[in-house]
Amino acid sequence: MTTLSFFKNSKACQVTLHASSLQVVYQKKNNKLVTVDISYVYLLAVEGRYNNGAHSVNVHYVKPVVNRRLRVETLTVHSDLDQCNMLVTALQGELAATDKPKKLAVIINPNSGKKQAEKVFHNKVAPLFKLCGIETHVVVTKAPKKARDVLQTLDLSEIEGLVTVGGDGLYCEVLNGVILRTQKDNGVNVNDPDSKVVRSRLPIGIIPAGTGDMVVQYLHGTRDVMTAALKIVLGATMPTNAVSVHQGGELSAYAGLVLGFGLQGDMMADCERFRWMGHSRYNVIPISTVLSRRSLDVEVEYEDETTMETKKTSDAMFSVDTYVVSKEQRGDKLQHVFGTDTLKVYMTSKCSLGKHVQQLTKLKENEASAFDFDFVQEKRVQGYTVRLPNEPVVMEGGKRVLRGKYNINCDGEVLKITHPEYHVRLHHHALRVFGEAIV
Ligand SMILES: Nc1ncnc2c1ncn2[C@@H]1O[C@H](COP(=O)(O)OP(=O)(O)OP(=O)(O)O)[C@@H](O)[C@H]1O
Repeated sequence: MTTLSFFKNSKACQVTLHASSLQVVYQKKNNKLVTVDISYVYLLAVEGRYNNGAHSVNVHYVKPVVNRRLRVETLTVHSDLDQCNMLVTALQGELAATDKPKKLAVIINPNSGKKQAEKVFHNKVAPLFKLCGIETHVVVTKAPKKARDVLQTLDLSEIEGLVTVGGDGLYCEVLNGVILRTQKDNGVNVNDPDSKVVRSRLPIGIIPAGTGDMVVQYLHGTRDVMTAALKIVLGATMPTNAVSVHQGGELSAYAGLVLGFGLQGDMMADCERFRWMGHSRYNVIPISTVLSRRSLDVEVEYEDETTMETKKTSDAMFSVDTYVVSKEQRGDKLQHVFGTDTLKVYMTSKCSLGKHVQQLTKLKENEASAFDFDFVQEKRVQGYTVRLPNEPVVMEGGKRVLRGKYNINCDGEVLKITHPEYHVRLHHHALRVFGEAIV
C-alpha cells in the first residue's frame, strides 16, 4: 500500500494504491470528505500531463450508472512531477497486468438498422478505443455474407477479438465466420454433422446498431452503445454456445441466438419481403403469419438426456424451436442464459388459434409459463434431427429435395430448408463473447 499526496481543485487529496484498487480521498468545496474507490478492473487509461507549469494526472475509469449502463469517468489530480510519475507508473503497471484487448478487428454493417453503424463507431466507439490504446483493423461490409467471407482470409495472428457494429444478423455472420475459420485452421470437416467443433480463440464484442439488437440486450441488459463498448474494453469474456444445421450432407449454418423452424421461419420469410417497413414490420407481419399458420407432419428424433435412448416424436406441428441463448425460468419470468450445457427443443403441435396466440404472447413477454401448454413439448438434448416425411419431394442431383418452401428463423435471418431431413447439433462453449457481468 502506497499513499501519495495530491491536490484536487486546490484542496489536499490523498491517493492510496491498494492491492486491487485505487482509493482517492479529497475535500469538496463545502469541506465534505469524499472517498472514491476505483477497482483496477475498471481502470481504462492513465495520462500524465504538464500544463501552464503544473503537473497533473488524469485517471479514466468505468463507473456503473443507472439501468445497468456504464460510463467513463475521469479523475484529475495535481502534484509535483515525482508524485505524478509514481502514480502514472503504478497505474500503467496495473493496466498492463490485465487481460484488456490491445488489437481488435471491427466489422461494420453500414446498412444495419437505421444505417447509422459507421457513425456510431466513429463518433462513440473509436474515441474510447483510442483513449484505451486499442488498435483497430476496420472492415466495412459491402454486401450480405461479406463479413463471413472476410474472416476466412484476414490475418488474425495479432487480433485479440472481433467487434461487430450492427445487429443480430451481423453477429450471426461473424459467429459463422469465426467458427468456420477456426475449423479450417484446425482441419475439421464442417460438413460432417458429427464433427466436434474446435472452440474459437477470438471473443466477439457487439456494438448495437441494428434493428432488434437482442443478443446485446441479453448480454448487458441494455442496448446502450457506450456500455457495450466499455464491456469490450474491459476485456472480460464469457463462453457461449452455437448450434449447427446440416442438410443434404452439408453444413447450412451455425446459429448463436435462435433456430425456429416452421412458424418462426415463415414469420422471418414474410418479414424479409417487407424489409422497407423497418422495425415496424416485426410488429405487423407476424400477426398475418400466425393467422395463416401451417402445420406440417414432422418427426423429431433425439437422444434422451437421461436414458441416452434414441426417441422419436411424430405429430402435426406448427414449429420446432431451439433457443441457443437458452430461456430459463427465473421467478415468474424467462431469462436469457448463455453457454448452458444442454439444448432445449420445443415442439409445438396443432392447437386452437386462441390457445396458440395465448402461448405466443406469453413467450413474447418472456413469461415463465410460456411453455406450460399441453401442445408444447420440451426436451433437453445435445442435438436432434427433424424429418418431413409427408412433404412432396423431387429428385435433384441424386438427392431428394423438397418441392415447397420451408424456413428456419436462424438468428433473425431466413434459412431455407430444402431437404426432407436436417440435423441440429449443440456446440457447447464454441466461442466467447465480451461482456461478463461485472456490475
Ligand atoms: N453492406 C451490407 N449491405 C446489405 N446487407 C448487409 C451488409 N453487410 C451485412 N449485411 C447483412 O444484413 C443483415 C442484417 O444486418 P444486421 O443484423 O446488422 O442489421 P438489422 O437486421 O438491422 O438488425 P437486427 O438483426 O438486430 O434486427 C445481415 O444478415 C448481414 O448479412
